[in-house]
Amino acid sequence: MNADKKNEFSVELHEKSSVKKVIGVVSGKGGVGKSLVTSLMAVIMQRRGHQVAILDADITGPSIPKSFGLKGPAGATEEGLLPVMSKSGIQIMSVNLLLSDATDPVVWRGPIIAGTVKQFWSEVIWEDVDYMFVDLPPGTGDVPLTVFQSLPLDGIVVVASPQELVNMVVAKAVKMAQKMNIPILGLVENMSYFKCPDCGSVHEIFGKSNMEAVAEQYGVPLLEKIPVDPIIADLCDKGLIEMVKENWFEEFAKVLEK
Ligand SMILES: Nc1ncnc2c1ncn2[C@@H]1O[C@H](COP(=O)(O)OP(=O)(O)OP(=O)(O)O)[C@@H](O)[C@H]1O
Repeated sequence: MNADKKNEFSVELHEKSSVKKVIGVVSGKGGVGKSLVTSLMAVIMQRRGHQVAILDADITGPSIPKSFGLKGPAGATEEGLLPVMSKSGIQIMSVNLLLSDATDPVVWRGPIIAGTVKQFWSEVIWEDVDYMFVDLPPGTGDVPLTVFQSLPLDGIVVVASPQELVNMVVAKAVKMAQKMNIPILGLVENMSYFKCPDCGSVHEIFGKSNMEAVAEQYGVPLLEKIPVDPIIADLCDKGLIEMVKENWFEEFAKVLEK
């Protein structure tokens, strides 16, 4: 861990792990596609030849294993937990890979949940990871705060949908990140529009986007606008997100590589 990112809450990475860059993915509320964005970013970095990992810090609503079609249990050695490998080789750790039944609810209190996220950092053996994406729970509660304080985040990406009060969501994320000295790498608008597969016309079904204006207001780039696409929903449902045809976040990938 970089010395400059350490603070009194920092937890050490497992001694056998190596993680070069850590990017958090946050949203103001649930269901806006934060896990989808996390998955798509991991997929593009993997396609570009990097070693990639996803730490699913959304302990009570984990959806990463499902979109990659992964089931537990994750392996373990005496030294630590082993992430589960996706079909294309992305290392993934999620509470759903540790439960004996993925439909079991996680009925834990905040400190236990926050402790689990820390363990995913310190007790999982992450092998030679170039880019780790952390799927945070929505909002600015206990667990996002733990991740912000305990993990050496290089930056965060904020995901919102057009029907949200985007300005407020982004303002909260920007202020939280500023308090913690973590750069905001950019904004993503998910469910931005629907493109008719027959005639190609574009419909902003959740209302007109003001994401460009918000991005400009806060001086952060708008990384991508992702449409509502039944194919995306289907791929997530079937655990085949790695088969997504489009190279979403390719331009962002190039920026990250620099
Ligand atoms: N652009 C999209 N087109 C079609 N379906 C989408 C799109 N984005 C997300 N979905 C679907 O919406 C559901 C919620 O997405 P996702 O799990 O990524 O949201 P989330 O913000 O991570 O939610 P939570 O934080 O509550 O877990 C999923 O079933 C996903 O497949």
